[in-house]
Amino acid sequence: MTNVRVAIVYHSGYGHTAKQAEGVKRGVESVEGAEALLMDIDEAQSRWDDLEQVEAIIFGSPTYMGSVSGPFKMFMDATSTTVFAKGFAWKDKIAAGFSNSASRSGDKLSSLIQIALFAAQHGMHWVNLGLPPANNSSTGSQEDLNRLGFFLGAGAQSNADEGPDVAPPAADLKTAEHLGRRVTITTIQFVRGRAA
Ligand SMILES: Cc1cc2nc3c(=O)[nH]c(=O)nc-3n(C[C@H](O)[C@H](O)[C@H](O)COP(=O)(O)O)c2cc1C
Repeated sequence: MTNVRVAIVYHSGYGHTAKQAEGVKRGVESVEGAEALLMDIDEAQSRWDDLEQVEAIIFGSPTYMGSVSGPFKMFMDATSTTVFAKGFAWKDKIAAGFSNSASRSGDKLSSLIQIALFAAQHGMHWVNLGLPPANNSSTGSQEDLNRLGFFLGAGAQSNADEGPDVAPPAADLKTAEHLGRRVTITTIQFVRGRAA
């Protein structure tokens, strides 16, 4: 059986969301029979053919001013002529999303909703995070997976005065890994089901 291919397409202005994307990649690669294609939005816009071949795409953007970043939106808009107008080329691929910002909320949910809607416009099937919200009780901690309590996708938080060498913290990188793994397992089930 051929490998399932999962692309991770992200923007990162200062390197923090790139760390989250690398976490997602580790999660994809933790599943036997899966291959990860990690690319930033600049590279992605020179690899439309590769993106047409993958079974799943996981999109990631930092949250800037309560929204996906400007460069990520440029990428989204570029898909209108390169993917959408080319005959709904991403229809029935699996999709998921992640976002990173300085504040614990930081309005990352807005970015995740934007990405989910973008995936829906392409006829893709959205996979959520699939983790209970954590760090919300007297026994919870900052070390918990999904410490930021997102459902729609993976959230990460990077202190504004820390570089990507230390931020986002390990719990958020593990949460990103979880998303990559979950999407990949779902994709394998989906592809095998379609073949049956
Ligand atoms: C233009 C701009 C707008 C930002 N807006 C937000 C915001 O709305 N919420 C937030 O929590 N952080 C905000 N931040 C902080 C970034 O989300 C944070 O620094 C993040 O780690 C940057 O990720 P990156 O290094 O991948 O670009 C903003 C940063 C910039 C540069």
